Amino acid sequence: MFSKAMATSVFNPCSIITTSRAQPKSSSSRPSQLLSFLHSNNPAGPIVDLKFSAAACSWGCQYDSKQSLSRCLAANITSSALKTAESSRETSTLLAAEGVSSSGTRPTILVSEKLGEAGLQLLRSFGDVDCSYDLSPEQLCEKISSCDALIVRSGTKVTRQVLEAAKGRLKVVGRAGVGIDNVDLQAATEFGCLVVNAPTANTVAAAEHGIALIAAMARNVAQADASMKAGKWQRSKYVGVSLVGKTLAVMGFGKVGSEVARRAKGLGMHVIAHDPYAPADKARAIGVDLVSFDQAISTADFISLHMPLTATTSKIFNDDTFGKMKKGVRIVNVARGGVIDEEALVRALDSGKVAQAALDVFTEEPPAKDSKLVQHENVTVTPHLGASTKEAQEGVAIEIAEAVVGALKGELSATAVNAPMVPQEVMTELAPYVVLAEKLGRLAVQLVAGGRGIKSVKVVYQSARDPDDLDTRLLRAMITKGIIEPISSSFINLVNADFTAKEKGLRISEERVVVDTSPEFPVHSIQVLISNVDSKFASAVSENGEISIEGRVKYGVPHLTRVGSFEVDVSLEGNLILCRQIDQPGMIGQVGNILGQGNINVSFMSVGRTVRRNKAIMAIGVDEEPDKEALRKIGTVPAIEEFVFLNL
Ligand SMILES: NC(=O)c1ccc[n+]([C@@H]2O[C@H](COP(=O)([O-])OP(=O)(O)OC[C@H]3O[C@@H](n4cnc5c(N)ncnc54)[C@H](O)[C@@H]3O)[C@@H](O)[C@H]2O)c1
Ligand SMILES: O=C(O)[C@H](O)COP(=O)(O)O
Repeated sequence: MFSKAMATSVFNPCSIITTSRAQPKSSSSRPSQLLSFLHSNNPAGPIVDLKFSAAACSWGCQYDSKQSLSRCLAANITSSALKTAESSRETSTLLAAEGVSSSGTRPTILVSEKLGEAGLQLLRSFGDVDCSYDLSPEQLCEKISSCDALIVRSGTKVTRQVLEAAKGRLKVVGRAGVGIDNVDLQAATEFGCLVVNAPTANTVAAAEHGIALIAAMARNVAQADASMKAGKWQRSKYVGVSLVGKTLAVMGFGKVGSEVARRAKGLGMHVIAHDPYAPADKARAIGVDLVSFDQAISTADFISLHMPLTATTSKIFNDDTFGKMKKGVRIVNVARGGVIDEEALVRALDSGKVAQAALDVFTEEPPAKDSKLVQHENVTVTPHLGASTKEAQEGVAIEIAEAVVGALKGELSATAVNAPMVPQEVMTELAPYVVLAEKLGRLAVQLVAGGRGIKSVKVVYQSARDPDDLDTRLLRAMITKGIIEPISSSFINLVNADFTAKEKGLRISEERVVVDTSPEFPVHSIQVLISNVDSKFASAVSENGEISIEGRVKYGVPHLTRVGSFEVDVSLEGNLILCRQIDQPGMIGQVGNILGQGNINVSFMSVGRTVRRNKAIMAIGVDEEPDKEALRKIGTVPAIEEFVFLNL
């Protein structure tokens, strides 16, 4: 029956499941009766008025749908209304590009450590920049609630307390450098705060520093310098070792590690590397053998550390691993102090197992003045200078300023650390579907009768495209947002959507069905199904017992096209009244009259039925929220069997 095999992949082991299948040409495209009472602000195109909610953002702007889409990624937004406000849109788009909202406020960007001038200039052109260095943790917590962005280097600890103290306003943390071990990523994700870093601009600087330390250590440069400055001339004391022909083990063959390897090869060293995730061909291209951890540390004369500090790498160099090394090994660390058990290193130095160490980074920075490690005569130290060249600092400052400004504009930075990467072209293409996805989520959750929590949501995407060509992460995030936000105080964006769903015990499964429609459009329809719940509107429940609604984008505008087993066609804007009634003449007039008496403007109306003169569903788009009296009167129309008011 299906032309493609079912494929299942797991995005998130706990809450997200995706499947895909192909489907024969759908017979469900029978047009419903469309009775369109077109209203003057019927949207003509995909222009969306998006406003930040007060909790998450202090400035709001109007954007076209492309911008609105990217906004949802980094900030808390609601696609509250569709409209064609051409003139105000132009003005506000312009303002947004400069970081100024229509209300005249600019984002506040706190820079808590020294940043290159070029980066600061870029930031100042977009927002109000507060350079406050050396803040205590308390001072940082105090300041942060009035900031939209925070830029740090390795000296500022962005803890859960800091993120909590931000009270939802902080949208992005920019790490002006590579290592993000000083940022509580889990907490940032929970609070929907994007974390971006500047991963490339200091690579060469760090690699050069690594090489400098290897050479300086091998030739006792620092010790000899100190000795001479103390008035001594100790030529025999500082006889060094040569590098040529020695084996260097590069531990962590990423950006810095591979640059160190390249340079060490130039010095005539034999280079091996250990990195469980590095591609072998990349190593081969530089003439480096990838080996196991034990093989690397047991055969090397020099060991240079270039892995990130993570739960796995914390103190990975300890008594046990030092024990496996060659006697007289030399160790260089320009990665993170925490990957070494520093007390174990002191023991290894004292015993002579490790002949020398050269360290740029420390578990505590700065280390204690009486640190045995720092004071050890066989240890060369620098105060975390790996990234500290003029060139690298300018580069890092520009790289992070661009990423932070982009994030504040709502663009997804290519260097986002805690959000999935969605390429710009995908974002642009999915723009109107993002609005549809959120509206369907909002609508579906309002159809659930109280009392039982929602545990399981299934989303079915019909598309003419191959399932691999459809990136649904954005759509899933927006459906999650639509479902969760109306019933909780959480705000959802691409950063925290999956996390929040999981935290709330909401399992979202996805299915992609290949249909025979135009592949020009990425999605033909989106169906949202909620199982194991009762509905306020029994007609929304499908034959399978699930609340089921389906929508499509038509001419750039999201439409509701199916409720339960009834086809409807109503533009998703403003508010919606769904009525199930006996299919007979005069129904539209009766309900229309009641709404008219209540001064409620009808924007769209659509009737869908399964069998003629049997049951029908009337979907009525209304601009205003009907008062209790109008709703009561609708309930008294004899042919109306049930109805529900839904706020979109
Ligand atoms: N001293 C400084 O000023 C300075 C400057 C830049 C970078 N750094 C640090 O250097 C390190 C490397 O930076 P990068 O830009 O090369 O990062 P990177 O992400 O490009 O490379 C890190 C590599 O480590 C590997 N890795 C992860 N776990 C590993 C493990 N258990 N064993 C071996 N390899 C493992 C990864 O696969 C990756 O290839 C980071 O810790 C960074 O913070 C320090
Ligand atoms: O991870 C990094 O990029 C380096 O450790 C640089 O840190 P810094 O910005 O504090 O110099």
